[in-house]
Amino acid sequence: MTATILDGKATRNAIFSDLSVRVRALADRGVVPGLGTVLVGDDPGSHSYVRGKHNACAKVGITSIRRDLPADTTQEQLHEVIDELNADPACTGYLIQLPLPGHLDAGAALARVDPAKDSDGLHPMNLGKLVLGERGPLPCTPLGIIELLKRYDVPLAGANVTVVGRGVTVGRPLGLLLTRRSENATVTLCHTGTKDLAAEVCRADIVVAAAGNPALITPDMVKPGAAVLDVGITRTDEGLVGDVHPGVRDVAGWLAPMPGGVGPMTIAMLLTNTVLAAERT
Ligand SMILES: Nc1nc2c(c(=O)[nH]1)N[C@@H](CN(C=O)c1ccc(C(=O)N[C@@H](CCC(=O)O)C(=O)O)cc1)CN2
Repeated sequence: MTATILDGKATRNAIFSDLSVRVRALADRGVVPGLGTVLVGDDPGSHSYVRGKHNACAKVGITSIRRDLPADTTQEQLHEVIDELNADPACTGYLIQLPLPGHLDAGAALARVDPAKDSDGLHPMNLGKLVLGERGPLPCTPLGIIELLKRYDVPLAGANVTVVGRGVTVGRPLGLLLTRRSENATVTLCHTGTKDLAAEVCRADIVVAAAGNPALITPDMVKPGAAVLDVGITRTDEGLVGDVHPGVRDVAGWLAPMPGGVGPMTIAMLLTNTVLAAERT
C-alpha cells in the first residue's frame, strides 16, 4: 500500500484563495485585518516561520506588523511591545512566536496578550474556552490537522486517535478538539511517561506524531491503512527530520509528511483566525 498524501501546501493554497475573497469583502466594509508578530532572538526556524507568516499575509491581503526583538530582551521590554500591540487599532490580531529564549516567561507574556487579539488561541482564557466548548480563537496547528483530515475525508467520528506529544501548542489542545461532539474521536494522548508507545500507536486509526523525536514512529508500529500525520520537526546537519520514519508511507492509508503536510496548514489556520476575528467586528 502507498499512502495518499495529505497535501498541506495545496490545501493551504486553496484556503488562501478563499481568504483573499473574504479580505476583499471586509475591505468593502472598511475593515482591514492586521496581523502582528513578536519574535525574540535569533532562532533560524522561528525567523523562517515568521517570514512565512508575513509572506502569507501579503498573498491574502492582510496588513502585517512585525516586531523583532534582540535575544537579550527583558520581560519588561517584551511586555511593553505586547501593550503597544494591544493598544494599536491597526493590529487586529497578533502572536508571540514560540519558543521564547529561556530567560523569558512565555506564560506571563501570553497572558498579557489581549484575548480578543490572540490569533494563536494560546491565551489562557481562550484555552479555557476550548476546554468549556465556548467560541474563541483555536490553536493553529491542531486546527490545521483537523481541517486537513476533513478535506481528505479521513473518517474522524468514532476513530481511535493516538496523539504523541503533550505540548501546549499541539498535543493537549488537539486532544480537546478531537473529542468535541463535532469530531467525536476517541483520543489517547501519549508522552514520555507512556509505558508501551508501540501498542498505543498500533491500535490507532489516526496517529499524530508531535514529539520532536526523529523517526519515532516506525512502519512496524502503524496499523495498515491508518492515517499518519507528522508534526515533528528536528533540525539536523542533514536537514529537517520528522517524527515519522519514511517507511511508514508504505503501510499507512494517508500520510501528512514533513515537510509539506501539517506545517503549511498552521499558517493557513493563523490567517483564518485573523480573518474570522475581523469578520466578527
Ligand atoms: N506562536 C507560535 N509559535 C509556534 C507555533 C505556533 O503555531 N504559534 N508553531 C510552531 C512553528 N510554526 C509556526 O509558528 C510553524 C512550523 C512549521 C511550519 C512549516 O510550514 N513547516 C514546513 C517545514 C519546515 C520548513 O520548511 O522550515 C513543513 O512542514 O512543510 C510552519 C509554521 C512552533 N512555534
